[in-house]
Amino acid sequence: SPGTQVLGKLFQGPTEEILKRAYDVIIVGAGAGGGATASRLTEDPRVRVLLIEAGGSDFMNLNISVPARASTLSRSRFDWNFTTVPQVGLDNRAVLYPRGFVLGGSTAINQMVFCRGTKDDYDRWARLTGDEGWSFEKLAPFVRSVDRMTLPTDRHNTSGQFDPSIHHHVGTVPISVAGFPLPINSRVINTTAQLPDLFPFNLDYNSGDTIGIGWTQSTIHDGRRVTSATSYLAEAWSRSNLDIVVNTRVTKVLPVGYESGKPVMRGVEIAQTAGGRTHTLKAREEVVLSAGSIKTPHILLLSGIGDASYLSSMGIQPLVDLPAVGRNLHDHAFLGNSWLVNSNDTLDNLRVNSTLAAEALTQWQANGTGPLGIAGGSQFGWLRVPNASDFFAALGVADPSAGATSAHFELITTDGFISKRIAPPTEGHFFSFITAVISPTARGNVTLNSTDPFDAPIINPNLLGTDVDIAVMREAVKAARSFVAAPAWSDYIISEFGAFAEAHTDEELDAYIRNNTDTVDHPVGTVAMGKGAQGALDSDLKVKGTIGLRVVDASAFPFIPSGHTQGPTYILAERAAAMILRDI
Ligand SMILES: Cc1cc2nc3c(=O)[nH]c(=O)nc-3n(C[C@H](O)[C@H](O)[C@H](O)COP(=O)(O)OP(=O)(O)OC[C@H]3O[C@@H](n4cnc5c(N)ncnc54)[C@H](O)[C@@H]3O)c2cc1C
Repeated sequence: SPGTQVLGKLFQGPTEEILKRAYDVIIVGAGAGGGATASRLTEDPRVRVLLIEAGGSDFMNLNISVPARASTLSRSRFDWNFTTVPQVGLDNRAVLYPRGFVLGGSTAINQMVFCRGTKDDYDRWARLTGDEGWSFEKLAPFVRSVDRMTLPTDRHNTSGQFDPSIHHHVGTVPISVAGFPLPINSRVINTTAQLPDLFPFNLDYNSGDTIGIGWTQSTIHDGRRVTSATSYLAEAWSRSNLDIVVNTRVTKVLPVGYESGKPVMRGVEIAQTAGGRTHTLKAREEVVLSAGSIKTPHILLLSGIGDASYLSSMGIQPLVDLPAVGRNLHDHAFLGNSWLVNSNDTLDNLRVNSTLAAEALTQWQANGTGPLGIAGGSQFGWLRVPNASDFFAALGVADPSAGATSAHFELITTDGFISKRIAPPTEGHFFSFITAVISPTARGNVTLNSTDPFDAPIINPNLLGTDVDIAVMREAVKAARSFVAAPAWSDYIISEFGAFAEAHTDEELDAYIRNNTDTVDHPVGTVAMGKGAQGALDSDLKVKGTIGLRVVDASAFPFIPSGHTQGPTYILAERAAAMILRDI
């Protein structure tokens, strides 16, 4: 029957108990933002919280826990299975747009890279919102609450791989550098010594300054993936003031009255199936939307909060005219570039040799060690285009990065073949660089397909949608080529592989880029904080024109951080929880 309680305060559906109980705060979505907020709020035993998750509770599934299996999670039952509209910048190709659909949200299906974000990223948020509290300096206590550096799974000596002085031992999310050595690691580090002007070594990109090449820190602990469910929610699991209900979607937020002419949005409508039975729940204090950058604006639009004339044209009665809802969608663009290498010892072996893969699984199951306990590479880098001001002036724009500590593009090493566009070859050994545009200028949107909440919205991240973004991707590919031209690679790299090998002139490069680029899966900004009409949220994350409704997820970012987005979402949620506890 629906609503069987399986474990602690975890409910498989909306039971009578849930429907009857009074909650101070109802949180929608158990991903990075929702999981962290639920955990911090329930540290105060007086605050009773209900966390509602659309996906299931199988967050300890083997494919989720084994880091090397991350790429199997897109298009699985743990994914919302969204697709974008055809992308003009990608030769009108539509691309898959994975989002986590399980306790932990996208932290349960992501690639586990952990970035805090840069000083300039947060200082730009502070300037834009007029709230110093978002500056890098003021956020420091919240950053401290998030991550905790732990020993790598193989317990190797990590000196020179991160800066211990900027890491703390109190955070909720354990992170580590890779716990399995790759033969390419020394070549990457040697390159930073051989070409220090182009590729300086950065001891720790989580210092607030990402620029340079260094060792990746990941949300992996003892070889297992760490999610918001295994970290934040695990800490809160036994608290009697937290209930979690899964397999349940919030279809709308509802007004429960009006105060000072504003709707008091403390109601939520829930359902388990399209056209199925709906229920209404009411929070005593606040509803917090943490459904992520695609579903949070979707829920708001369905609730009548958005551009009033657009909503009317869709047959939805506008409740609050807030044109910023659903706009400003932006994301990092992803391109896999591979080289054939002079080695038979790469992670490609795990893909093509089932005996080896089975042995690796046995090893991982014994103690989390071995190649399954890491993601595809152990090092990466964050770089600015050379002579940035001239480069962007020639394109007619201001530098789109937040400042000198923020990158324009990223290079991610991979010890094997990588592409989101073409199937991996059945033979050969590879080294790859993922090149990514990190401070994009293109903006897209999330709009409605229909008024059925079980229909996916229309998603347009506008990947490589401007000349600037494609020019930056071109620079990234050129930088990747310069990197492997260092002496460190002379006995290793054999040749570029596939269409990459044919792309030399800028025109050829652009064609190759447009035909092969995809998403890094970092959508943000669709219900952004900001002043005036640009912002859907005040700087305290409250939805403008409403009472009792906040957004705590990556949709609140006014600008994408020049790093991966789970860390900044946790950091935002830490501050949000402090604000909510102050206000209720
Ligand atoms: C494939 C992939 C790879 C990535 N790789 C990295 C990486 O390596 N490093 C990194 O830092 N970031 C990475 N990210 C991004 C990162 O995981 C996200 O930025 C982060 O999880 C965003 O947190 P969020 O709270 O905004 O949304 P999410 O974590 O997506 O959480 C939203 C939650 O809300 C639930 N939900 C949605 N709608 C409803 C509804 N109507 N009712 C109830 N519940 C609902 C969802 O099921 C989900 O659980 C990746 C993401 C993906 C998908």
